[in-house]
Amino acid sequence: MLLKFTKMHGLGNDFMVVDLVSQRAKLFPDQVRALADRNFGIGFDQLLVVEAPNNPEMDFCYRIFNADGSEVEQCGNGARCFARFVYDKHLTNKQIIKVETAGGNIELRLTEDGGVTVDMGAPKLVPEQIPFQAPEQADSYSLEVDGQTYQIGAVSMGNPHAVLVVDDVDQAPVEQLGAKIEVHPRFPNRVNVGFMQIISRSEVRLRVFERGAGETLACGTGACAAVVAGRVQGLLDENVQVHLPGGTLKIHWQGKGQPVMMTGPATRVFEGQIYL
Ligand SMILES: N[C@@H](CCC[C@H](N)C(=O)O)C(=O)O
Repeated sequence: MLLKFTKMHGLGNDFMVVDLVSQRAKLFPDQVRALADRNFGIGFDQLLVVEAPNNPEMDFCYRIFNADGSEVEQCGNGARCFARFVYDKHLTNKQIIKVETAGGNIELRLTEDGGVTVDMGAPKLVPEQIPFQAPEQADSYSLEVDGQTYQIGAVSMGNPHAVLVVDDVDQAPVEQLGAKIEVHPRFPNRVNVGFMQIISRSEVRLRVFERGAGETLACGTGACAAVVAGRVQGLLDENVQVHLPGGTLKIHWQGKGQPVMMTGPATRVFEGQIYL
């Protein structure tokens, strides 16, 4: 069958976006891996699928697949592209779009400058809800990797994140240590790993080794999780600019129990179609 798609990105975190409201298809993990291949496929970090909602109070169901074929709960940069996609394709004319995901319901707002603000919901910090194995909840945890101890923050933004504070992100061992923490046995569902350098209470630099995709140019949920981890540890204020290799996100979080707001761009690259 011939599948229509749109290639998009949020600060270089790139996506294949497929409308399965107007088209019919079922994508299996080996097909997702093949499509994600940057040499033999289309190439992307995540596949985003638009479906009709299960809950009639919501506008759409948003499904996310990593480049390794795994289906995951949440994707922040993808959520902004999702909003741009459904609006530009006239699947909705709403400027505030309610979306269900495997990681919880989120709200997407198109802004006048062409960007999108996403209400990502409240972060989860209770270890079982991340999920992360720890005897009790703490602001930071010691994690052993190859005989070395690292301090991490552990946060769920719908999907799991570990956040390390480092002196210099350019020197951080993102690939090597990120790959080891991703599959650490204390994170039973694997984990996304952020390396955060604090510039001031309102500005950080961040690199993220994503579960199922490796290091990406930006990670929206990673930016939210980093700000939450930094605030819980008393290091950051409620408005923070997060500088990622692909650009900057604005994150706002008032504190525990409150939703995290993420603002940034969503960019369409090209339209395509491919035989499956
Ligand atoms: N790039 C994303 C996160 C995508 C999912 C993640 N790799 C996971 O496995 O949870 C973002 O912008 O949040």
